[in-house]
Amino acid sequence: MSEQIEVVAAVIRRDDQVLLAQRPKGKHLEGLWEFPGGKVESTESYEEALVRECEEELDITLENLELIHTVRFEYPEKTVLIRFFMASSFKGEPKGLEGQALKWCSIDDLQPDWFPAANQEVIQILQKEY
Ligand SMILES: Nc1nc2c([nH]c(=O)n2[C@H]2C[C@H](O)[C@@H](COP(=O)(O)OP(=O)(O)OP(=O)(O)O)O2)c(=O)[nH]1
Ligand SMILES: [Mg+2]
Repeated sequence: MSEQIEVVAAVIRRDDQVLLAQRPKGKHLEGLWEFPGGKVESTESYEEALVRECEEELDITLENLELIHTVRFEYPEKTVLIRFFMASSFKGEPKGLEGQALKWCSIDDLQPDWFPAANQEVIQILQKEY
C-alpha cells in the first residue's frame, strides 16, 4: 500500500465566487484546477499548514477557516487524505507566486471535470449547501 499524504485545501470565498488554481506542469495532476493548499508538515496544525501554503502560493493570509469536508482518495501514485476548509475572508490580493494560473468562479459554474477525482464530493457539497 502506498503512503498516505495529509493535505489541506482552501475554498477561498469572495461574494459568491471561489478561487481556483491550476496545477503546474510537472506536478501530480498537472493542468487540473484545484483549491489552493498542499501538504501538512509534521510540526503544524491543519489551519497553520493552510495559512502557510496560501502565503507561499498566493501571497494572501487566510482568516476564518471552517472544516467543511474530509476525503481519502487512492490515486495510482499516492493516497491522499484531504481536509477542505472554507475560508470566508483573507488579507491581501491573490497572485500566482509559483506561476500557476488563477481564476475566480461562482460555485454554480464549477465543472466537476476541471478537478481531480478526489474533489468530486466537495464540489457536490458546495453546489448543494453553499
Ligand atoms: N492543494 C490541493 N491538492 C489537491 C487537491 N485535490 C487533490 O487531489 N490534491 C492532491 C494533489 C497532490 O497530490 C496533493 C497536494 O499536494 P501539493 O502538490 O499541492 O503539495 P504542496 O503544495 O505541498 O507542493 P510540493 O511540496 O509537492 O511541491 O493533493 C486540491 O483541491 N488542492
Ligand atoms: Mg500545493
